[in-house]
Amino acid sequence: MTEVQVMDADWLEFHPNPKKPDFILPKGAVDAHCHVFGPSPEFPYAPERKYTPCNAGKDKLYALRDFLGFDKNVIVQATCHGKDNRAMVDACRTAGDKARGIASVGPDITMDELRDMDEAGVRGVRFNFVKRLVDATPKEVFLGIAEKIAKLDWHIVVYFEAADLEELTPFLKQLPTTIVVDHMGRPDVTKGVDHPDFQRFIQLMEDVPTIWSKVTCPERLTKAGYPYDDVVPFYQAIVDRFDDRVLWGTDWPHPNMKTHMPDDGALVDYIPRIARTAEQQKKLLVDNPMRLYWAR
Ligand SMILES: O=C(O)c1cc(C(=O)O)oc(=O)c1
Repeated sequence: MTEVQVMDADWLEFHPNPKKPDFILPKGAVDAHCHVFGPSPEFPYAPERKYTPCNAGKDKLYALRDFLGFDKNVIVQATCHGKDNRAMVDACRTAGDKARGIASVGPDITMDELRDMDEAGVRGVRFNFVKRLVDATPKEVFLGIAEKIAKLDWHIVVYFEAADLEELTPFLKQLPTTIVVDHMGRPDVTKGVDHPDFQRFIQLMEDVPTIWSKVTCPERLTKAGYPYDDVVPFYQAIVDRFDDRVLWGTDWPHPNMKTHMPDDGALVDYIPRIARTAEQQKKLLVDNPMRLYWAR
């Protein structure tokens, strides 16, 4: 029985006509967390995937970039493509210097394969710990990959949930590279900023100056719903303390959204609520991503 390419997605499709943002992005702004999905069958989805997305290819991503007023993208390998990085690498090659990538690789990845991806604009790998997205990977496998990618001066993007942080902390401290945490490590916003769980994340960033955080995905973290007022204090706590180690992104095409589909233009209008000064906005959207992804 051949794998039948399931085409109808399990979840909502990306917003078909986002609003033009009111917030004017600074010149050279970077959408530092987004994905491409397929299009299949050219770029098939991984058999081991835990969700089946709609097609959302590079052309639509770059049209959105231009419409919103971004200059560049960092394209993060999505779990629906597993360790087949071809769609992400193809999108990076198409955009040339306007895109960088984050790959998902296995323990047998070779330095030549990594260097090929580096030449296409890839600058890191993603370690995913979110159980609904991936099966567990042994820590020693991740450490072996970390050793290889450290040779290319790449960094490691990590995706975990707040409940996992205490157990993960010793492992994170073992990693030899800069670490970028997706979506603030997914705090439970009903527990408030002062709860020990979120304070543990802030303490980790205090203790380890090479740990960065994406201040992204209020639509995933909110319990109150749009306009996500309940998530604002969490972002402000991170941006106000660590304004030179934060990144922002749309998370387009928003995998696995079931409650609602955010308007990407409205997400851009959320930025001045979490980075409240022009200086913070420039660091978040330009200086920090340029330092981490476009140093070469
Ligand atoms: O929360 C999610 O479902 C999710 C999934 C993925 C992915 O499948 O790569 O990436 C994200 O940034 C967020």
